[in-house]
Amino acid sequence: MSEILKVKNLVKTFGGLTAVKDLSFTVKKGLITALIGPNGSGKTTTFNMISGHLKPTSGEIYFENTRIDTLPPYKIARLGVARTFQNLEIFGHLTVLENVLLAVNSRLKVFLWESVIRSPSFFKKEKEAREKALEYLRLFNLEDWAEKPAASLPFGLQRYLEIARALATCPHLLLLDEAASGLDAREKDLLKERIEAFKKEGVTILLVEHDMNLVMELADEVIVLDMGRKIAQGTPREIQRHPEVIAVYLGEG
Ligand SMILES: Nc1ncnc2c1ncn2[C@@H]1O[C@H](COP(=O)(O)OP(=O)(O)OP(=O)(O)O)[C@@H](O)[C@H]1O
Repeated sequence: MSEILKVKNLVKTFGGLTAVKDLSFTVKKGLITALIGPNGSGKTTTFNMISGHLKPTSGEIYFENTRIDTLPPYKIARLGVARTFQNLEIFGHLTVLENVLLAVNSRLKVFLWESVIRSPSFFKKEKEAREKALEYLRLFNLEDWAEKPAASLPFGLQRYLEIARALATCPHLLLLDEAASGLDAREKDLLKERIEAFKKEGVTILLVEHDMNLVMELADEVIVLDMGRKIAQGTPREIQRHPEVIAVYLGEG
């Protein structure tokens, strides 16, 4: 199975603190990989380096064989990497639909001059984009909220909106940072169902997750970090039996 993401000897220091220590791993195309570990083990820092929001102190990251650790976030996004954030980053003052339209438009390449002169191609693209955006909202039962400000959505639905927006860029790799955090049991069920559906459609998923039930049910592969180091990588069953992983999680409790 081919690799879509390769992380090589990644290091990130913040002043005197080394948050990520010589981290290497690969993510296989078409699978769901989970990055787990106790609080402060370096998961979000690793995500931020993959999406370009943080520059590594050293090491290399390759996405579909292109080196990306030197690129800014928008170029990495353009290559096909989309992400969500632990602390949601939606545009609260825009409507729910507009949030997703932004992502769709960036893909359909609606040019400014087209919207200024209101050319026939603009109206055609606008209609197409609206229909597409509504399709993404329907995935999470958000269509009735389309014209409401995103900030007015209940928390769980804001999480869904962020995922719908990420998906609207048609990513090859989707990074989900604690997507289940703050969701109730029913919301988690829909999230799980959707993630499984994205996988079937060929999207590779890398998720940071604290909900171990979700990780064990969804993930094909699990990577475990502790204090910035990778201590294990394997199937959920292998990880559950791994002595170092057991020691870390027992120590946490
Ligand atoms: N911008 C920053 N400046 C200084 N230290 C940071 C910064 N970002 C993260 N850290 C530190 O780096 C370490 C790893 O943090 P990180 O957020 O990556 O961990 P995490 O595994 O995602 O934790 P959590 O599960 O709590 O979200 C922590 O000690 C954190 O305090």
